[in-house]
Amino acid sequence: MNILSIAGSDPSGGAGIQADLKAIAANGGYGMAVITALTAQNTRGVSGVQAIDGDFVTAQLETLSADVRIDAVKIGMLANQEIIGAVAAWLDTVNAPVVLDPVMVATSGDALLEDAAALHPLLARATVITPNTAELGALLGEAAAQDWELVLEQARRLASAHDVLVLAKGGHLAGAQCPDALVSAAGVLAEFSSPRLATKNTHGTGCTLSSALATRFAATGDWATALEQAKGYMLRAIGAADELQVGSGHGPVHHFVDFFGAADPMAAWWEDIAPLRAGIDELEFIVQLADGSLEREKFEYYLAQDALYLQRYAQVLAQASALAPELDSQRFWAKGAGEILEGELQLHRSHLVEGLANPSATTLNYVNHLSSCNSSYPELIAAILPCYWLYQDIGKRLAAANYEGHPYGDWLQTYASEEFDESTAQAIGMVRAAWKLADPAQRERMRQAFLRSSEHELAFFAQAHAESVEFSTA
Ligand SMILES: Nc1ncnc2c1ncn2[C@@H]1O[C@H](COP(=O)(O)OP(=O)(O)O)[C@@H](O)[C@H]1O
Ligand SMILES: Cc1ncc(COP(=O)(O)O)c(N)n1
Repeated sequence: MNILSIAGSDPSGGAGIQADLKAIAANGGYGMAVITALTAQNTRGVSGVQAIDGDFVTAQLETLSADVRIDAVKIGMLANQEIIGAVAAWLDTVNAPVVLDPVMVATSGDALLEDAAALHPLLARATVITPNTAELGALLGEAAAQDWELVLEQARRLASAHDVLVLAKGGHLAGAQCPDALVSAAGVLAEFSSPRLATKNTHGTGCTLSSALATRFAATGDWATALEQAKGYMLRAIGAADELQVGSGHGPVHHFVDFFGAADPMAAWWEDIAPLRAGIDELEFIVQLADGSLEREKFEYYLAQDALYLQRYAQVLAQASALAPELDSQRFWAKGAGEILEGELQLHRSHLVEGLANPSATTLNYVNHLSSCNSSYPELIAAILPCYWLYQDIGKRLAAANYEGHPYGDWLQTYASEEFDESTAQAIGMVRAAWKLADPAQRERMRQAFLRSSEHELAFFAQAHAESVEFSTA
């Protein structure tokens, strides 16, 4: 998909043409650029603007469109009326969806357009306009809205006045959420919200979002889908912004987060628990379970504790579903809870004389640890993860140890399930996604929750033999 950005240059690379080309590429498009203005700019502000002659903007546009198919256009900084006129006239000659980001001021507060009203002739030629709250107010000749209801109301009026779609953006409002909504004259068509991330590095967010939106629309042909994808990308790029060290003011977002973001934290966590994993493998209980020499009584003790554990674990998964920020994760954790209540516990009961046991101190310690994390979604799912991941890992070796006539053969069999592999991969993915959005203190709490649960897993497997275990992960 060939995506054209018509915008100004930001030498610091975080906004304008430079941001657009990065965002287009990161979203799978082929980026092209017609420059409307040079700015002298860094992360602290804009110290000069030199607009390109309108005629030369036209020359760039016509030369390009004479040769290249253009699948979508994104428009950013236009600087003055002459350039707006040149772009408007050229748009009449092309047939491509147009995302217009009505850039008026930089994040630093510097003016990038002489007069808001000058944009009016261009509005009806756009397919989607993406004003922030200040720009939305300015386009209507009103004050910037301070609450989301008024933003939506203003967006609807702007959409109606110019017969376009308006992407209303709540990034500048107060509150824990950053909602964005696609609004037509008839009202809200789609709305996506994300958590507000604590970072000052938001230089170029508007340029980046509008470029991602144009690119995703060219690929999908659907504005709501394009917005959902662009918003997800935006959140990841803002989430990784602090990994970059560019300038001392408002730094850029990490456009290539999906390609060159920090090393996978999940791999590091897995390494952190290497001693615990080795410890589990060496437990008498696991060794005997694998070779079949495990006493029936010890197996039943383990099963009884596991059943008691799983009842509480299902409640913890249901709680994770209740806390989860969006539909996919809500569904995933609720499904996990349901499967335990219907399937796993059934299997335990078939091996057990029911109602025999009370939870041991080891079992209680583990479930209490899980419960202690249950007011924070990221920490709770980090605490939940070892039960998936360690079981899947040990399960592979246990299933491989199975043989004809193994006394615990049907039990070992249950470990060799592709569905469980898939669920484990999904659980890891959900924890990774939550980690990306967490601040450093929360990330450390997540890691600790994961480590503690891994220790409880070791103690849990050890308890039937009352083996003493030493914890060594920091
Ligand atoms: N701190 C933040 N955390 C998460 N998303 C943000 C944050 N700041 C801006 N965004 C998102 O970045 C996008 C650009 O929005 P906004 O900042 O309102 O526009 P502009 O850059 O044009 O002023 C929106 O999707 C907005 O929700
Ligand atoms: C050349 C240029 N174009 C646009 C912006 C707006 O930046 P933001 O996306 O932060 O509003 C900018 N600072 N510089």
